Amino acid sequence: MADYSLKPISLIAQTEMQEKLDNLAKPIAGLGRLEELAVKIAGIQNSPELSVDQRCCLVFAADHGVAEEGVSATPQKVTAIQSINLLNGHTAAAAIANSVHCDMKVIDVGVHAELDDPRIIAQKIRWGTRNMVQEPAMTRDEAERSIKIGREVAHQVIESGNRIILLGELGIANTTAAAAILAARYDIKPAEIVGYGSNITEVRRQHKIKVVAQALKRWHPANDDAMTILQTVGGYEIGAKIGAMIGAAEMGVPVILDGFISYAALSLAELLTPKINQYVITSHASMENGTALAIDYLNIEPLLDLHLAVGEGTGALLVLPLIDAIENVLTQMNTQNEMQFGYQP
Ligand SMILES: O=C(O)c1ccc[n+]([C@@H]2O[C@H](COP(=O)([O-])O)[C@@H](O)[C@H]2O)c1
Ligand SMILES: Cc1cc2nc[nH]c2cc1C
Repeated sequence: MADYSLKPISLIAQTEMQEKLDNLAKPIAGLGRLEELAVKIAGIQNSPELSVDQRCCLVFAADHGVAEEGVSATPQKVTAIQSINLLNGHTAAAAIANSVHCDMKVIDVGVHAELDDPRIIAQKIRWGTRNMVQEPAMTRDEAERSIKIGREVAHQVIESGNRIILLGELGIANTTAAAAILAARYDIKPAEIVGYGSNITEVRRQHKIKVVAQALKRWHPANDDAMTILQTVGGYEIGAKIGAMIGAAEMGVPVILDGFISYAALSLAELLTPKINQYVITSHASMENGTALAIDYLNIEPLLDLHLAVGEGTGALLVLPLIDAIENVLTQMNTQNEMQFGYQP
C-alpha cells in the first residue's frame, strides 16, 4: 500500500484566522463552532483567507453483492437510476447542490449496470461487489484500485481549481457494508450498529444484523487491518471515498464528509493515514441507528443533526452555507476598532 504524505496543517494560518475573528465586533468566541470551522479550514488551506468559491461534490456510485440477501428496502437498480437522475439535477443532493452553488460529479466505481452517459466518470471496477456472506466482497487488488481511483479523481478536480471537496455516495445496500466495517473496526456487536438504511422494517433489520454477523464471523478481519476490512466487507464506493479523502488532504484541500457511509470510510482512512482527521469536516449526524456509537468511536462532532438518511452528499452540501456565512463575516463585519466610528449614541 502506498505511503501517503500529508501536508502539515499551518498553525500560523490558524492563529492568524483566530486573531482576525477575535478582532471582529462581537464577543470573543461568539460565533462558536463557525469560528472553529474557519480556523480548521485556514490551517488546511495554509491561509487566513477562506477560499471556497470553487467547490465540488464527488458522488461515488457502486453496488453491493450483499443486496441479494435482502438487506435493503430498495431494488439494486436504484443505484444506476439515481446516478443519472442526479446528473439531471433531480435527486435530493442535486437539488441542494444547485441551491448552494456546488458542482457535482458522479463516478461509477462499480454500478451493476451499463452507464453509458458521457457525464459519468467511468471507473467501474466490477458490476458490484461479491456477496460478503459467501465470498470476500472484493479482491485485494480491487480494494487497492478503489482507493487509487478516489485519490486520482480528487487530485484531478483539485488540479482543475476546486478548493474544497465534498464526498457523497450512491450504493444500494451500502449501509450493510458500512455497519460491517464499523463493527469490524471497533469490535461493535452488529445489533448495536446495524440500522434501517433506506427504511427497512424491524424484521428485516434483524435479518440484516444476522447477515453482518455471518460475514464478520466468516472473515473476522483484524480490527486494525484497514485493507482486509475493506476487502472482505467493504464496497468500491467506500474505498473510493477513503482515497478521495487522502487525495484531497495530500493537496492541502479540506474535505466535507457526509453520513453513515462516510463514518465507515473515515474509520479505515484513519488507519491508513492517522493525520486525516485534521483535513476532514464531518457534516452531519445521520439518522442511521449506529450513528451515536460511530461518532463516539471516531471522536468527531458533526456540525448538523437534521435526521438525514439519503446519502449522496446531502449533509455535506448543507455545510457550504455555513462556510459561506463565515466568509461574509470575515469580509463584511466591522472590526472592534471600526465599530467605534459607526453610530454614536
Ligand atoms: O448517508 C447516510 O447516512 C445514509 C443512511 C441511509 C441510507 N443512505 C443511502 O441509501 C442507500 C443505502 O441504503 P440501504 O438500505 O440500501 O443500505 C445508499 O444509496 C446510501 O447513500 C445513506
Ligand atoms: C430513492 C432513493 C434515493 C437514494 N439516494 C441514495 N440512496 C437512495 C435510496 C433511495 C431509495
